[in-house]
Amino acid sequence: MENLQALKQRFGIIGNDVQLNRALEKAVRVAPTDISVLVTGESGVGKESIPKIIHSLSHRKHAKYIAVNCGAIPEGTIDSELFGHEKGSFTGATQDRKGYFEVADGGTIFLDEVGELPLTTQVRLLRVLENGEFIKVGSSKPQKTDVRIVAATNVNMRSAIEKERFREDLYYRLSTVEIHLPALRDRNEDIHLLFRKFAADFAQKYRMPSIRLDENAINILLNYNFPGNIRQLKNLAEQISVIEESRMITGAKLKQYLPNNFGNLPAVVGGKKDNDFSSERDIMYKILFDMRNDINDLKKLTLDLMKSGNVEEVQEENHQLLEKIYSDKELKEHNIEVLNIPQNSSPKKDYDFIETIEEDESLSLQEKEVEMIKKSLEKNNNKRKLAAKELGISERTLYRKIKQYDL
Ligand SMILES: Nc1ncnc2c1ncn2[C@@H]1O[C@H](COP(=O)(O)OP(=O)(O)OP(=O)(O)O)[C@@H](O)[C@H]1O
Repeated sequence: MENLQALKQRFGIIGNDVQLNRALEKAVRVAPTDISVLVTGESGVGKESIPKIIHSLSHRKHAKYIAVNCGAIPEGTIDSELFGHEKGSFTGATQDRKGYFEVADGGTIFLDEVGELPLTTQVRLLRVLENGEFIKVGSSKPQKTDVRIVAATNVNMRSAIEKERFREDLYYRLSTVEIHLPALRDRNEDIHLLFRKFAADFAQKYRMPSIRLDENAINILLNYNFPGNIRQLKNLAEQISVIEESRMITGAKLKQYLPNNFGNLPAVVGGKKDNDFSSERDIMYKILFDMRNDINDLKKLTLDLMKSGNVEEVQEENHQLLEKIYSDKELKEHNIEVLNIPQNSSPKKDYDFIETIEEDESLSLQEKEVEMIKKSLEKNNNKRKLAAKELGISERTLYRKIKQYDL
């Protein structure tokens, strides 16, 4: 078995928690087999690293590894994405297309958020698991494929089965081996370690000294329950690294970044005397921060326009950005109609989600959007449904954005 420490280093996994180690050991043990694995754990606990480990340590490592975010694919196109389609099988199917199960033949498919799969797709998936067969949309000819499936979920599959949203037979097929990743609040001794690692990474990324927590702040951090788990902790480290001028973070300062205290941008949250020099400096930071965000937003729009040359398409795809950057009046003055296209009505964006998954986590160009989403999630106790409603977007779009921005 590969040394655990070396494995963690190779896959950028931080932590010494017993449950984490057990999960990693399990992944290493099942990797050489073709057994289906179900990775469970709350959102943001690091489930994505498990299928990568399994694939890399298996005989399939030289074949394709495809990560599919089942929750982000419009229902109308999911079968075609996974299993392919034949020319003419539906409007817009202008040519034959291979699905991921064909492309990944010999390799591994990671089905993230498998609980989100529509029931009809679950039937097709069951068939692949049972006899390695699938049928392209619009075809009647079964095809063979040899794909190992690793799935992940952060929903309670038992209750999904009870509510008849998930097939029990498929659940048993998928979960031959279950690997559970603990919530961050249950890995108390890893919290500060992770924070220090993220702080060091962001210091390097933003070319500034690393932030440090004083004793009081460490205590607050350890006693916080992190509903968003490691993803939330990472965000916290990034926000503080970028916004705070002082590199020594006190408990009071840290509290301003934790959801219950979430109001405006943390650096200018009320409750402090606004007439001292440091608060003026804070405000200057916020203004600079906002300006940088605006510039990044504009850069994105300009780049999109240069790349596509299709104004209408860019408007459609960036409607939220346009609404954010320009006031209603400005949009009207320039006769710009902001179209809010629902996700599942746009067949031409079939591949967006997969690009999102495989994209490097580069510095987001849409930090303002990220900020709005984060605030809304925090305000709504991480309930995506409520946050989506508040933001005026579909749950699927919100889900896609959470993944895209790694929130
Ligand atoms: N042990 C760890 N060490 C360092 N970074 C980690 C660790 N676990 C998770 N992360 C980071 O936390 C973020 C969230 O991880 P990941 O996307 O794997 O979570 P998830 O469990 O798949 O969440 P979801 O269910 O919402 O998809 C990523 O940026 C990942 O790199």
